Amino acid sequence: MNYRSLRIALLGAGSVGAQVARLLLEQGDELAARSGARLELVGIGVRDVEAKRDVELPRELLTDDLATLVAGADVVVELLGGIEPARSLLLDAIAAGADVVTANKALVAAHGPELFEAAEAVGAQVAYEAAVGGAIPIIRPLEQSLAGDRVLRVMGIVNGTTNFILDRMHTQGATLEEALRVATDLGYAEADPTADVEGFDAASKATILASLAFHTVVPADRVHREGITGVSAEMVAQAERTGRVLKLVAICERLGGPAGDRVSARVHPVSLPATHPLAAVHEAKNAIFVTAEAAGDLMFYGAGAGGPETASAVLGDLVSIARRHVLGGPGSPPSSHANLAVAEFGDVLARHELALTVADRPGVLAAVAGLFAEHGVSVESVRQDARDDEAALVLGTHTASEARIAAVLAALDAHDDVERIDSVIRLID
Ligand SMILES: NC(=O)c1ccc[n+]([C@@H]2O[C@H](COP(=O)([O-])OP(=O)(O)OC[C@H]3O[C@@H](n4cnc5c(N)ncnc54)[C@H](O)[C@@H]3O)[C@@H](O)[C@H]2O)c1
Ligand SMILES: N[C@@H](CCO)C(=O)O
Ligand code: NA
Repeated sequence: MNYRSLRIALLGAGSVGAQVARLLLEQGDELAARSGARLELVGIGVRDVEAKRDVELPRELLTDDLATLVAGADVVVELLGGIEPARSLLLDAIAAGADVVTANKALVAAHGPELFEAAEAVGAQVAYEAAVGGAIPIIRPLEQSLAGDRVLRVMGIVNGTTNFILDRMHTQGATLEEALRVATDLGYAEADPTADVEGFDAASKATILASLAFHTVVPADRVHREGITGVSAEMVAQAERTGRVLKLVAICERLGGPAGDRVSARVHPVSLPATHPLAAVHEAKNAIFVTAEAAGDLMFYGAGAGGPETASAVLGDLVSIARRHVLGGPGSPPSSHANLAVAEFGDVLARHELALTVADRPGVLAAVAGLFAEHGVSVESVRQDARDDEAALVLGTHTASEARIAAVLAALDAHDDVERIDSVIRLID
């Protein structure tokens, strides 16, 4: 069959890029039949054309002149990572009328509106299914399938590397460093794994999810972010003693308020009951719950990271772009018509569990409980273990605002009988 041809320029031949190249070359006929256009890989932009690679790629396709490669393409697939030169290359591609596909959540989170506006101006498409949840279809469901519903909440595990690390800390007693090394070898971690362990990657994904779910631009710097570097072996053991599991989650929700709805997006570790569905998400898998007004609860689960897995989402975007080329019609930049206010983190409500080491003297428990009462935080449970002249206290709170909890923590920190705050973790039922 004679298909029209689309010139595909691929930027980057790392974990994901090499797999995209392999699939385009191996499955050309099938992809053409599915999309109605031949996806012709015209070049692969790399740093060093002579470098040794795990996946063998045709030498004649490799080039280190990314700008020239972009200039001659109908579709540019960006799998370099980082902000520059990815941003400029994609803006150049769009300005020249090309559609673009990217897996780069850091870029979409920081410069999405700029890319979408540029694309809208020329009727081009920006597709980024791989940027959140790797292989899991989540961007298109939020953008299209749920376009007729009102999303209330999106919560999930969106970083494979940190899930892999926490899972190994629980199941194998591994340290963060050991587990990170394995995750990096498996191609899950970012080029700079600080992006994973400090929660930046999950925060970028939370920005994207919240923006799509609530039709609102949620700036990346308004996402509260805590990574997993503060999660100790003792916190893991403590969670296990009470039948719980620690996970890093992203939570995006619609909050009410006197001046109308607001949105909140945040990333932090939580403690979940071992029976919670997210507790069963192991290794580098991701899972995202979406709660919408009419649809109720939906759950999306699958491979959140990995070269071939992520390449699947990139190829899906390519096929959908090719179909539009065949059928015609405008691109569809995400909507930001609702433009809701972003809530202050202090207004967010959560239950907390605090582990403290206090002096083992009469009246200390009452004094500590008094600090919670003073700041309007109600204590739900208290456990105490004596150790020599110290006592270990674990206090669970009822739901309270983050601002009140922060005030309690400051007061505990300043109190003479509190030796130290060993850990603070938010609880999910
Ligand atoms: N690995 C995953 O599981 C995964 C999953 C989802 C999304 N992503 C995203 O996909 C993108 C690529 O990730 P990856 O894991 O393949 O990364 P990677 O580090 O394995 O590959 C990136 C490649 O791009 C090359 N590169 C970077 N800057 C370049 C430049 N200026 N010129 C030429 N080459 C350049 C690097 O040399 C490297 O080979 C990132 O945005 C990442 O966040 C990765
Ligand atoms: N480093 C990311 C890749 C997938 O986006 C992760 O571990 O989830
Ligand atoms: Na995805």
